[in-house]
Amino acid sequence: MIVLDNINVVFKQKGRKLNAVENASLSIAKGEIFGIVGPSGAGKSTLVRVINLLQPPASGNVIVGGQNITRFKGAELRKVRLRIGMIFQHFNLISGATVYHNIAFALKANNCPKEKIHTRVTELLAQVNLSDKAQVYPANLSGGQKQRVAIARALANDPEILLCDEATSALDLENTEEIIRILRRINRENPITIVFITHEMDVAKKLFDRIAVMAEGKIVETGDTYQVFTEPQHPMTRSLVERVLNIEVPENLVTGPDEVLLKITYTGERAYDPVISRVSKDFDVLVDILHGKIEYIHGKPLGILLIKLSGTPEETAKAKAYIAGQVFKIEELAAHGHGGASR
Ligand SMILES: Nc1ncnc2c1ncn2[C@@H]1O[C@H](COP(=O)(O)OP(=O)(O)OP(=O)(O)O)[C@@H](O)[C@H]1O
Repeated sequence: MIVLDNINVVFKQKGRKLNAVENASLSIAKGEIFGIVGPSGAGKSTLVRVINLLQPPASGNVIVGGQNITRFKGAELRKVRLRIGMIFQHFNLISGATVYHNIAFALKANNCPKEKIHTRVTELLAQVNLSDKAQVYPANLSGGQKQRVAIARALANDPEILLCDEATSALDLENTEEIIRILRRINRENPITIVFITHEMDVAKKLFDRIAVMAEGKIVETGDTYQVFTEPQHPMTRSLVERVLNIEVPENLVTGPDEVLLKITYTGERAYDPVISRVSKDFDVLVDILHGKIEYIHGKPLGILLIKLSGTPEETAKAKAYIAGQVFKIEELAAHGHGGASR
């Protein structure tokens, strides 16, 4: 559906050249919810704006629906842009127009016949759960409601692609969840391709089918969401993921000389049960479960458990080796901190 082939974007800042996007290549399938994550300044917005040529690339090719649009201009470009809706962090609604007219405006701009406008606006308002707000002005809406109007407006002309630039970053948790639900439903009901950029990994783990990670203008990693979260390859990906999969070591916890603190990651919901009981039974160690949680990554459970093993160094080493063979990942942590060796 979307192919970005070796894209470069160069900006001039105070007489110096800045490579905002460097040799970026991506292939996004029809109907996919594709996420681009990375820290501020990584080049995410610039790359996503290349897709609808709001930002023309210095070199490389942009292919949308099999068509190379890189050099499109004027009427040709306007036609392509109608197939690509976009929403932004700060909504960009017309403040002097009601919710109804904000959406109707997009239809009029595309010469939608007058008699069809009312039906279509009503349909779109229902899709974003705002049927009761048609006559309200943007100033009287919450952030989440404003973003839902922006979604309805972006979908008005039935685009094949929806670009979302930090669409939930100005919203609280509840409104973010609602936007995620709406986008997932829209994507399920008609297979629109969604490209969503965010620095919020909590959004990424719930919404995206696949992820690309950007750092300093480059795409450093791509993969299925679950795979990127569970087996991050690049240091930038690891640091982004670590924030979501972090587990707090209790502040007042002190480990003695014959005690080790282990963070265990396992796939599935209850997989640790038999492992922990076997460790207590088969090895001469005491096991304390200090903390546990389950994260859902793209709907699949990933368990994280903090345990303390007490025993002689020999028995502890044997128990650790056994656990390592049974679970997805095991890391030794320091009390009052994180990190340590992983294997
Ligand atoms: N129009 C512009 N002119 C000059 N430099 C720009 C322009 N737009 C972006 N940049 C620079 O390009 C780099 C990438 O910016 P971009 O906005 O794409 O990053 P980002 O990953 O989306 O970050 P953020 O999440 O903070 O928006 C930054 O260093 C930014 O300062």
